[in-house]
Amino acid sequence: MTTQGQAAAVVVADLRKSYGAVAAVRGVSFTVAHGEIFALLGPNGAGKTTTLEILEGFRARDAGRVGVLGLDPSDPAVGRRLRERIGLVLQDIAVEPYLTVRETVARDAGYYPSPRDVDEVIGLVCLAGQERRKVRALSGGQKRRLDLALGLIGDPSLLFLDEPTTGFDPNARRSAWRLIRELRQAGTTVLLTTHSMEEAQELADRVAVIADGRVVAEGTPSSLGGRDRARARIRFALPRGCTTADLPVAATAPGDGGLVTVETGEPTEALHRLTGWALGRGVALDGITVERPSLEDVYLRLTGRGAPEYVPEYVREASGR
Ligand SMILES: Nc1ncnc2c1ncn2[C@@H]1O[C@H](COP(=O)(O)OP(=O)(O)OP(=O)(O)O)[C@@H](O)[C@H]1O
Repeated sequence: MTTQGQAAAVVVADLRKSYGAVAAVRGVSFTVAHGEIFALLGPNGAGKTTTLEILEGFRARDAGRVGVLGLDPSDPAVGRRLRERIGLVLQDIAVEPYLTVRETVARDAGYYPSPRDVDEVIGLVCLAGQERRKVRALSGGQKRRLDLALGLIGDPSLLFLDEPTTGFDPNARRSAWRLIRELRQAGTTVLLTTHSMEEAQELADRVAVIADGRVVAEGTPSSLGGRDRARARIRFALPRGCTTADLPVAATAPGDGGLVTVETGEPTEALHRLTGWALGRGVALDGITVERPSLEDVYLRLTGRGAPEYVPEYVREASGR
């Protein structure tokens, strides 16, 4: 995905914002290309929502440059023009509890010059059949789907989603992901925040990790923080009667769960040697796995909350770490 030939959908350059003594955003820069799904990741309080609110025109920045569909959201002269072209799914959306689902979506449709069809949008967010229910009678996840409907009803070319699937059950979450991908397919640009690494991995073309008001890493989910270049770890149980000295490749002593680890930049070759050795001896490499750091491992390292050593999920579970 490139921005060549056309301005990016979102440009943020050295953005700064403080609340009194709290420096919430301390020089954030990133760009989002047209038609791209871009995810902001980061711990609670990192500055993601503040950044989104500035882009949406709800909050004034202290310094830096911001462009949203080529417009400056802080310019009062562009406010309405911009709002007609963007869709918002915020963390807390004030909806009227005594309106029905259909009334709520139809009312918002009236705010836009060329809205999408109300029933089509209700169907897209899997609320078909719930049109006549009052908002106050919806479950938390259903309300969140209504929020998504309100983000879509104006047929936006840019959609801001602040933790869009929090509270969704697994089926609703997968439908929402499908829908967001379909929107991208139709040319919509999506800028979202999420705490779900699975969501970022599934949806995002690129991610930026924000910590303490700064971007600490940016890239595709599969290459973030050098993930794609990280050494692989092969783990297995040492065959009975064997020591690590017998193995054809260097391995650590058995650790948690009794597994040995081979760390290698050439997993294909190491596996070939290991399995050839095992077959030659007529022994099995029980529980063998090959892993590279997950997006969550990298995220935890980048945000300073992870274990210093990369420990795969199943080993953490087995050892209670
Ligand atoms: N209206 C406000 N007044 C004062 N401080 C605020 C305000 N809004 C946010 N902050 C502070 O700014 C910092 C960044 O908050 P922000 O909501 O942007 O983080 P976030 O990354 O979106 O967090 P979360 O993942 O919890 O939603 C935090 O320290 C927060 O306490």
